[in-house]
Amino acid sequence: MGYLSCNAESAIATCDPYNWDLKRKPRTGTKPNKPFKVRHFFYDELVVATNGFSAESFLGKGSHGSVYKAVLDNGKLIAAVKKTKLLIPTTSNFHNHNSGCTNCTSCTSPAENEIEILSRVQNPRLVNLIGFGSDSKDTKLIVVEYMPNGSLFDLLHSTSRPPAWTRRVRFALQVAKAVQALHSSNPPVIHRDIKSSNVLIDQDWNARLGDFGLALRGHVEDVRVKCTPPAGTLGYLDPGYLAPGDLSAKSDVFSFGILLLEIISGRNAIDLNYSPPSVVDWAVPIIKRGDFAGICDRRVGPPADPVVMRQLAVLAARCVRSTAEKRPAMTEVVECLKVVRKMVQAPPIWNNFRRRVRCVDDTRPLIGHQEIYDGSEEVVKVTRVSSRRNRKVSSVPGVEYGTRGLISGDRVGRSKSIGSFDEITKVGPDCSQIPVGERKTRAGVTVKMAAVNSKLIKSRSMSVLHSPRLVHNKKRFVFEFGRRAAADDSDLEERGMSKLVISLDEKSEKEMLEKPLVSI
Ligand SMILES: Nc1ncnc2c1ncn2[C@@H]1O[C@H](COP(=O)(O)OP(=O)(O)OP(=O)(O)O)[C@@H](O)[C@H]1O
Repeated sequence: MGYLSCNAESAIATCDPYNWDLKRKPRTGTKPNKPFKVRHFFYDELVVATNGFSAESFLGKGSHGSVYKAVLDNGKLIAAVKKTKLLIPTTSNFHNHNSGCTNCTSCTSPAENEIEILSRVQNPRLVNLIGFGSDSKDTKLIVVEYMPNGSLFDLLHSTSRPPAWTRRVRFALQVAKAVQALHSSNPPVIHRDIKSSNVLIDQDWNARLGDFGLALRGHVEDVRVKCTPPAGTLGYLDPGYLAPGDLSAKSDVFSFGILLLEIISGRNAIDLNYSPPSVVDWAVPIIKRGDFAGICDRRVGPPADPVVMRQLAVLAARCVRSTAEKRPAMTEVVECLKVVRKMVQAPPIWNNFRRRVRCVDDTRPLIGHQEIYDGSEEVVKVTRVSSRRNRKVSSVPGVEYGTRGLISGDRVGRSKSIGSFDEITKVGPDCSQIPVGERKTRAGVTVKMAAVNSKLIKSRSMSVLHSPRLVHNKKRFVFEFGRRAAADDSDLEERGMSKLVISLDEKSEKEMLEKPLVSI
C-alpha cells in the first residue's frame, strides 16, 4: 500500500488507495471525513520506546500480534504499539486471488486495514491512531493511544471487583456512542468485531472501542464491502451474516447486543459452563418469560430500580433479533441507554416520579426509544384515588395506542409495551405474559391492545398532578428533585417539556422523598 515507504504526510495522502472518496458521488448533508495527521515512527524509535519489545512492556497478545507499552517523546507520550506480521500473499488468504480481486480486506493485512481506517476516523470513544512504523521486512507497527485500565472483558470477568450497574450502563452507552460514530461517519465504518476484549478502558475509566483490523469503511454497495468475506468473532457474529452481501451496520448492532448481554449477565458470549453455552440462546428465553432479573450478574445482583434491568434486557434482546432490519439503529440504542443511564444514576423514588410525569406529558415529541421505554407491559387505565393504599387498576380493553403512545380518556393513562419483538411477548409488571391483540380505532388506525392478565394487580399511579397531596403555596418543589436526583432541566428540554414546578406541603414532600409511591 502507498504508505509503506513514505513519511507521515504522504502516508495520509495514500490512505485511500482505491480512491473511494473520489469515485463516490457526494452524499447530501455530510462531508467525507478528512484524514488527520498520523505520525510515522522509525522502527528503531519504537524498539527503544518498548525497551526492545521486552516482557516488561508486553501488554497482551491478540490473534494478529502482540501489544507493547511504549514511552515516547522523552516520556511525554505513553502509547501502545501493536506489532504484527504483514500478510504474506498465499492462495488461501487471497480468497479471490484467481478472479483478480484486490479490493477486499482479506487482501490487506489487519494492520494495514486498521491504519487506513483509523487515519480517517477519530473520536474520543475510540482507541485512536497516533502513528505507525515498520521494519525493513514484514513487521508492521501500529501506534495507538494507551489504555491503562485493561479491557472490558477483564473487568467483567475478573472475579475480584465486578463493576456496579452505574458503571456497566456507562460503559454500554460509551461503546454504543463509539459504534454510532462509526456508522454515521462518511463513508460509514462497520467495525465487524465488537466484543468486550476490544473495548479498552482509558485513564479516566471511560470505555473506548479499539481493534479495527476487520473493520470495513464504505457504503454497503461499494465493491470493497461487497466482496469482503464475512469475518468476526464466534459468539458475537451476526448469524445472518453468511455472505459478503449480507453485511450491514445491523451486524454491528447484533454484536453490540451480545456485548450488552455480557455486560448485564457477567457471563461470556460463549460459556460452556452454561446450558445453552451461547449467551443469546440462554438469555433471550429468560427475557421472553419476563424474568429480567434472571439474566443479571449474580455477583452484583439486580439494580435498585427494576425498570433499569428491564430496559437493558429488552434493548439487548432487540439488538440480537434474528431479522437484521428489525434491530434498532445505533442512534436508537444510544438514546435508550441515555434514558437508562439517568435512571440508574437517580434513586428509584425519582424514577417513579419521573415516569409518572412522563406519562402526564403527552405533548412531547416521539423519540427513538419510545418503543422500548413505553413499550413493555400493561395497558391499563389507572385511577388514583387520594392515597397509595387506595390505588385502583382497571383493565380497559378499549384503551388505544396512537402512533405516539397511549391515548386515554381525560384521566392520565399510561402505556408500556415491549415493542414489536418477533419473538418476545408482552409482559406485565409482575412479569406475567399478556396476550396481545389488535383493534381498529375510530380513525381506522390499527392499534395494539392487551387483555390484562388476571395476575396484573399492581398499578402505576399516573395522576401525580391531580393528587390532593400537591398543596400549593407551602413550598415550591421542582419535580426534578434538584440535588437528590442530580438531574437538570436539560432532561426536560430534551423531551420537549418546559420546566415543571409543582408545590407540595412539607409533609408530602417528605413522604414523597422517603417512600416510593409506586412499586414496580
Ligand atoms: N491500546 C492499548 N492499550 C493498552 N493495552 C492494549 C491496547 N491494545 C491492546 N491492548 C492489550 O493487548 C491485548 C491484545 O490486544 P489485541 O487487540 O491485539 O487482541 P484482542 O482484541 O485481545 O484479540 P483479537 O486479536 O483476537 O481481537 C488486549 O487484550 C489488551 O490487554
